[in-house]
Amino acid sequence: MASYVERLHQAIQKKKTPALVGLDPRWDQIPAEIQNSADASGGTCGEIQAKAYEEFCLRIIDVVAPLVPAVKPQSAFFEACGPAGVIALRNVIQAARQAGLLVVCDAKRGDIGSTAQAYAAAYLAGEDPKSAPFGADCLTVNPYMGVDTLQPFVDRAKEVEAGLYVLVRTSNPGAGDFQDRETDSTKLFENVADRVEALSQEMANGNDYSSIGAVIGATYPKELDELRKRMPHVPLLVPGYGSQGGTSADVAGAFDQNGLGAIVNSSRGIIFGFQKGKLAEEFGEEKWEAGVEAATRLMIEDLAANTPAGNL
Ligand SMILES: O=C(O)c1cc(=O)[nH]c(=O)n1[C@@H]1O[C@H](COP(=O)(O)O)[C@@H](O)[C@H]1O
Repeated sequence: MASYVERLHQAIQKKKTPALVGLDPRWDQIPAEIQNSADASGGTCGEIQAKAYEEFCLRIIDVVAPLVPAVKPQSAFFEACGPAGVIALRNVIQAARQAGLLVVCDAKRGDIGSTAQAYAAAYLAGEDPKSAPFGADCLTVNPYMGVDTLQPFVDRAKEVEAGLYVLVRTSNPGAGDFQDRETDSTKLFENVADRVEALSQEMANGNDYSSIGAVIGATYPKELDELRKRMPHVPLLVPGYGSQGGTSADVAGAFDQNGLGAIVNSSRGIIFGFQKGKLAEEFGEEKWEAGVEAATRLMIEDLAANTPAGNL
């Protein structure tokens, strides 16, 4: 059985890109064709939206599966549809895995140990998608309740060869409110980084990287460069590229010289790329799938041209 990070790096090397497509469906932006067919099938508002989100995401998966190593469904949009949305999320995860993609489920979980254990069992399946109800390869987790709350996720990740991305330095404008607080000249997020590195190093067992990763926003390139050095065994998930303003130059410091060690997420910029600028003119809603493909290829080319991902 291969570990999450081994499977991830194999997939990155096969697809020759660290681009990660975020599946963040939003009703107002879903193509009318999909909205209408979901509407026609009836049901509650949540059921109709869930149906549309599932179809939209499955069609995106068909487009991006040959191009990228992984997708990141954002649980919040599915949860907002109620129970039908939760089933749609499960279906999207399973479809992505069947299409050969690795799946990072973005649910940012974290709680006292015994509760965290239940979250870990719900999401983390590792190599066998059937070994957990949601069946993801990997989960985003929030460590700010304390290291003990991470342990059940780490234990589960070890048991089923799954992965974690622990929030260290997030991409939002208010990231510094708490994360930048200093004690003994160490910022809170640096403290968290050190704890994540320690967990990761232990799990790496002599290998370059372990399956315990960290989230660092592309919107803080200086911190990203510093954290890459501070957490040498930690694979990174870098959100904030594209719609939040992060560029390929900003994320260049996330990689090792072989172009490994990080994946870069773009959600709106890819899945709704057909609604903006040149892609809107060239593709528009009528050819939205071709627009999604073009947006994905542009990101792949940008990362290859301006970061060590070009060495893949
Ligand atoms: O864990 C994440 O993925 C995440 C962490 C973070 O610090 N910032 C961040 O934007 N994200 C997620 O990454 C995605 C970014 O979406 P776009 O801004 O549309 O590319 C959303 O699903 C966010 O919830």
